[in-house]
Amino acid sequence: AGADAIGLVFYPKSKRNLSITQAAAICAAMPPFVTTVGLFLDAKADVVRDVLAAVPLDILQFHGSETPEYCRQFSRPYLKAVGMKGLAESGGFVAYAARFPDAQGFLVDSHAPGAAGGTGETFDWTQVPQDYPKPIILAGGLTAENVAEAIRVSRVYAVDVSSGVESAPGVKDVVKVRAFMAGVARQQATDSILVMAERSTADSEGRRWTRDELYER
Ligand SMILES: O=C(O)c1ccccc1N[C@@H]1O[C@H](COP(=O)(O)O)[C@@H](O)[C@H]1O
Repeated sequence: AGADAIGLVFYPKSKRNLSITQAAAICAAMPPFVTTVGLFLDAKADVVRDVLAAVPLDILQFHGSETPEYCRQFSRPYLKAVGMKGLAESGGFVAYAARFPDAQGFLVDSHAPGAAGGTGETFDWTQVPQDYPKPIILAGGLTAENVAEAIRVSRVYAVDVSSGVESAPGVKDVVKVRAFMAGVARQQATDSILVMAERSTADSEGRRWTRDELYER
């Protein structure tokens, strides 16, 4: 459907959990230029190593309470998931992310720090940090219906969806996937126009309009 990446879940408690054999078969069927992401949640390091030995994963996604030392031991690019619920009280996103200087990016999800992610719930997208120097990926309760607004408000590098494009837990629905991708494409086109307009449009007193003001108009 045009996604840049797919996620392969290696978390036994998940309805989407894959065996190594299943994951290897999915990777073997992938077209070129689609990134394969392996999701782990507080897995034993040997479990991650066994998967890496058999499944050609491009990026690891750590969705639990993994430490920076744990994440870097595999010498693979990784994304660290950040639970945004209640994070402000425990130092905020910037302080949390600073602990993972070698992360390739951060995936912001709606769970509380220390709790399991993948809740299928949204969070307040205005809490996503702006102008952070590393890519931020938005996750949590996204659907074809809300993804355009989520991108507009959060201005993230990428979006990640799981339960919102399923017909039942663990069963991806191709119609929902295509509708989701259409929502993403629509907002990307709108954002390109707004960015151009932001640079070139001013009111009668010469004051530049912000992207949000232009969108409202
Ligand atoms: O998919 C799971 O079962 C899962 C389990 C534990 C942690 C994360 C999990 N999924 C990831 O969570 C986010 C958001 O998912 P959703 O769109 O809200 O359902 C995404 O990265 C999933 O891959």
